[in-house]
Amino acid sequence: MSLKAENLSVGHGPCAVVTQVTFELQPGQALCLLGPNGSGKSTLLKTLLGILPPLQGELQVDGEAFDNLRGNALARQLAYVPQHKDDPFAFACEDVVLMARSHQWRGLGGALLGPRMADREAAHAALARLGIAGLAKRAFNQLSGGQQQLVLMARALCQNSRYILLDEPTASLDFANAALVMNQLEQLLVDGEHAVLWTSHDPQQALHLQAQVMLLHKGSVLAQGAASEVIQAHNLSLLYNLPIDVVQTASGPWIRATTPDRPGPSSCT
Ligand SMILES: Nc1ncnc2c1ncn2[C@@H]1O[C@H](COP(=O)(O)OP(=O)(O)OP(=O)(O)O)[C@@H](O)[C@H]1O
Repeated sequence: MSLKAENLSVGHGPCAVVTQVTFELQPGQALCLLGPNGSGKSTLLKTLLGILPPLQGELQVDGEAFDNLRGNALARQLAYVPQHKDDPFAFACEDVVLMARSHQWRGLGGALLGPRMADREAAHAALARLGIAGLAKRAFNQLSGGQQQLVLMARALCQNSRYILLDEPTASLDFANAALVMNQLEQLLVDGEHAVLWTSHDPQQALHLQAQVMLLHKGSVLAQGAASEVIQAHNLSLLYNLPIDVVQTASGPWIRATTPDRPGPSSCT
């Protein structure tokens, strides 16, 4: 079982944004996509979700070619936490989360069945896991960006797909909620039944989850491998075009940008 990409090129229209992407992600594993703004992280993620067509290469989910998996079959395998969800309708958060399970509501002959009690319980359990049970009845489109991000995370948990793909899942979250989301991802990995692939601007997250890392830089993969090996001063400095140190501390590596010495304030005498 794996989510597998081989020699994948991704982009918009005919224009390739990233080329030659190859990886294999198995349940229990995590892969973090890092790269500067505009390096193609979201474009790659959307291609892995079937939202954008690949320009070249092969994509497989559990040995099945991606082209054979559409709609419900894909939803059974892949859950998606987008950065934003523009919703013109005032759906209650519990319904936004519940809809994650709609791929399971087909009966004999493809007839659409409604949600069962177990689905409603799963939706409420997912909201509770994210500490937002109190938002269940609130209109999703009236929440703050961070609250919406937590609801979308709950939706992915409720979907219970094997592969969970997240686009900057902590971008709008406060410190405590960012830690909560990272902790949920860690728990998904521990059960060995889920794999997590996420984009981030925080290399420390990849170290924390002991993830695999892919560094996207100028249209290709700059480096790839275990976070402990790839997240090094040389690679990060190249990636972000900035002098960066990775300092070993008692509690693990600490990443910091080293700014050149600045002249002190001039005296006004
Ligand atoms: N719908 C689109 N049509 C054409 N080009 C696009 C589209 N969306 C993104 N791009 C371009 O594709 C490139 C990669 O964008 P992408 O959003 O994948 O980067 P990213 O690494 O996720 O950036 P960020 O860290 O800022 O979210 C950028 O040059 C961007 O301008």
